[in-house]
Amino acid sequence: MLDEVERWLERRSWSVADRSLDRILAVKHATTVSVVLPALNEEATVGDIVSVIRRELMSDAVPLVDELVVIDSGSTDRTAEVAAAAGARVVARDAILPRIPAVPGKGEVLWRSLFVTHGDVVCFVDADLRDFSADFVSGIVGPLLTDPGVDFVKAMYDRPLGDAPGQGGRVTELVARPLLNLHWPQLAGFVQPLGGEYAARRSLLERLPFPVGYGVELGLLVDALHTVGLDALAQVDVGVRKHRHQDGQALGRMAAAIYRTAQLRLSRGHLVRPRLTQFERDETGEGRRFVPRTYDVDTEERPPTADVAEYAHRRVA
Ligand SMILES: O=c1ccn([C@@H]2O[C@H](COP(=O)(O)OP(=O)(O)O)[C@@H](O)[C@H]2O)c(=O)[nH]1
Ligand SMILES: O=C(O)[C@@H](COP(=O)(O)O)O[C@H]1O[C@H](CO)[C@@H](O)[C@H](O)[C@H]1O
Repeated sequence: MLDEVERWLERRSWSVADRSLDRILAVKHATTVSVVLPALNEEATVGDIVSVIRRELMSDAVPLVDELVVIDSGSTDRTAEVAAAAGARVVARDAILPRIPAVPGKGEVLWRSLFVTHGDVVCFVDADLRDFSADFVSGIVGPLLTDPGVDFVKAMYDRPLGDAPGQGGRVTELVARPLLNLHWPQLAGFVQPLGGEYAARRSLLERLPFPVGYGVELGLLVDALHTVGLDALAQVDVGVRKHRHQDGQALGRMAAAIYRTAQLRLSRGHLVRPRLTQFERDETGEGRRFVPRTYDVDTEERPPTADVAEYAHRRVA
């Protein structure tokens, strides 16, 4: 593991117990928090999750969450009714930004959620979780309220596969973790890089592309690294995560989407942040300090002229 990651684990890897609700609320002030649940046919679990968040984090005593939104991804069961009855605002995916027709996929839903929420902090929680604890939300939102230098926080947890301890997160262990360790070793410290519970500043999320399918977690994590740097990323241990498991064929399709998302970023090279900061000494100030100047690095490229229709008809001077 890189020394940088060793240090990161010392500085940016916490437990939910490290920040009491009182401490988090004491520094929340005017910062607003939105919780988003992407939901496709989750009638069996979405209601309990919404109820727990409403009861424990949206009360007069603990006003941590300002808005709780379930984005219905085209469910054919009673997801929308159950979520609304439990106290969530429910928005149909296809009602958001209809100018751009929606495509199937989790990332599509998360991307659209940004258009119908308003929190300075946005917290994503899967809607298929069982034995859900409010710690999942307070744990990952907490650092974003107490640590101004943190912009993106992932939950980490044990992931049983049914009764088999630690056997969950199959695509994480077989695809995502190897990919990240080989190509983005700075992210090797993330225990659950694909976990569906994560929170981030809206000011970061609105600058990132969202892969429309299951590549969204890997894409956001890699792009967050390149946009704000490792020290602005963090993770919080919130215990054990139990959720509905898809079959191997479905996870194969998920793996393909995740690999594609990685390959797309690798094909761009590692340059995602076209900025250049130079320094010049400020001779005017008494401290004669160095002043940073940051410039955009143009990354646009024109296509080969042979590919431009007009090229074939050019006039030879
Ligand atoms: O097209 C989709 C796919 C998934 N989801 C939701 O995204 C979350 C995570 O999806 P899933 O449980 O299928 O992923 P897994 O946890 O099995 O990897 C769940 O709340 C799904 O209902 C969604 O809203 N739209
Ligand atoms: O981590 C994983 O390997 C997959 C599958 O988990 P399981 O093997 O069913 O426990 O689950 C995650 O991956 C998806 C893709 O990033 C996320 O969207 C899910 O929220 C997350 O549960």
